[in-house]
Amino acid sequence: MSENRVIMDEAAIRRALTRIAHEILEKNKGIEGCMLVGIVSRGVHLAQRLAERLEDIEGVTVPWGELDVTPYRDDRESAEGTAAAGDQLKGLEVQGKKVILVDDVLFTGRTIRAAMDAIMDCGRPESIQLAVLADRGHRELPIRPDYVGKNVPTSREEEIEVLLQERDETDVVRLTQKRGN
Ligand SMILES: O=P(O)(O)OC[C@H]1O[C@H](OP(=O)(O)OP(=O)(O)O)[C@H](O)[C@@H]1O
Ligand SMILES: O=c1cc[nH]c(=O)[nH]1
Repeated sequence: MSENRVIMDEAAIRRALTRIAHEILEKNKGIEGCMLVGIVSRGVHLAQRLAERLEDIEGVTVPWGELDVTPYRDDRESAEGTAAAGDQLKGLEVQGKKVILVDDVLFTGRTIRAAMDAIMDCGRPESIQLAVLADRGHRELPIRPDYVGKNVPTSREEEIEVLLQERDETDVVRLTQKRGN
């Protein structure tokens, strides 16, 4: 019944990112000392979009970078070929900064746990915050997002699929049945 249900269309994604940008500004009383870090893969595009929105609103450039957390995962098979976190951030300084992690989907929380480890490897941020486009529940770790595009109640047999213009030539968040179910 829930096969391929559209959860967010292009307009909903756009509005959610605009709202999250305002929430970031409100929580941090501006953007001073903040940086965005998008998790590979689609979190990177969301971080870039958020940085652009923040810049439109505040008129200042917001530093942002990207992070592939593969070497820090607890379920990794091989991290071969993935650069150390510090190299991936290309000189972006996390020491003393408010680091805002950005990802498309929050599920078990294991990706974000790995991302926090990667950030801590690069320095001691003032804080780490988390922005996600969709939170589908089923956490296995004590991790909660600070900014959420949409909370989506799901069963374990379902999957959230996020498609973004930059990679997929369309903007949509869909709820699908896991293959094999
Ligand atoms: O909370 P978790 O259980 O860790 O799940 C969430 C992660 O899963 C997906 O990434 P995936 O590993 O599928 O890679 P992708 O972003 O390249 O699709 C998604 O983009 C999140 O990063
Ligand atoms: O449903 C899910 C779970 C993890 N990651 C996704 O992108 N979707």
